Amino acid sequence: MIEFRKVVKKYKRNIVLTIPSLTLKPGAAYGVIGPNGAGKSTLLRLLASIERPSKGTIHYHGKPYKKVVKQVRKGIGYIPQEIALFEEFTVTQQIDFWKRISPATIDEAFVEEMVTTLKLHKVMHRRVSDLSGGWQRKVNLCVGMLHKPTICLLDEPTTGIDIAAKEDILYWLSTLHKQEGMTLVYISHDRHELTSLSDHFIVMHEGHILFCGETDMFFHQRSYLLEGQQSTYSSELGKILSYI
Ligand SMILES: Nc1ncnc2c1ncn2[C@@H]1O[C@H](COP(=O)(O)OP(=O)(O)OP(=O)(O)O)[C@@H](O)[C@H]1O
Repeated sequence: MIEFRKVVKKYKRNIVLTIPSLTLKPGAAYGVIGPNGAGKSTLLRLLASIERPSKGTIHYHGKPYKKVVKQVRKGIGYIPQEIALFEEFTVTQQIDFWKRISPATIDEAFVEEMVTTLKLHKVMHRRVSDLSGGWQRKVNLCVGMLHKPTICLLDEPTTGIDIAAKEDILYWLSTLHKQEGMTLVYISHDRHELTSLSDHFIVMHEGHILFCGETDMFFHQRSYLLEGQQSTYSSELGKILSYI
């Protein structure tokens, strides 16, 4: 379980995120939605412990992140939006490198299943720089999950890729969630992806969480959120809420 307690994130003097309280339940799949600049990626970077709150604390199974950094790094996988790979390495070299520096013992059967499900066998001997964006995204996902995390944070994992690659990624994430009970927190702007994978939504706007709860509850409360939208929120958010 992860808990935010009175968290504020500032860049210089600008407050970009204010989260008085937030609890992420183990085994849930959270789709994070909101307009550009709402704070979605910042939320994921804080969860991944890549960045620290300016105020407040984040707790991992009841303990502050800074006291359990190793457990956090072992338990959490973070797949950034940017491709974070060595371009000159082949896919095999890439995977071997990240396995060697992994903070956790590698479960080879898990890695093999991931490589197979993502169909990476087809490109194992090719250099990353020679792969299309879709393949690079799959490899990016694979290296971020090599240590078999229990919580996976994904920043727009399927943006800009073709339908076949997207379906492979969704199938893999859905398998992990349903069969292994992996907690997912992922940012997406894709309705199909959000409705097929999420059992919870986090709705963000201007650095605040407007809603965090089960998807059924979201659809039940959407009209109230939309009423609020007319008076206070931007129309951009209104469009996003109606689109899901
Ligand atoms: N490193 C940084 N330094 C300064 N400001 C930042 C930094 N990172 C993010 N911000 C600001 O924080 C706010 C939230 O940004 P963030 O990237 O988290 O939003 P987002 O919801 O993920 O947006 P998008 O959908 O466009 O990716 C924005 O105003 C952004 O300009």
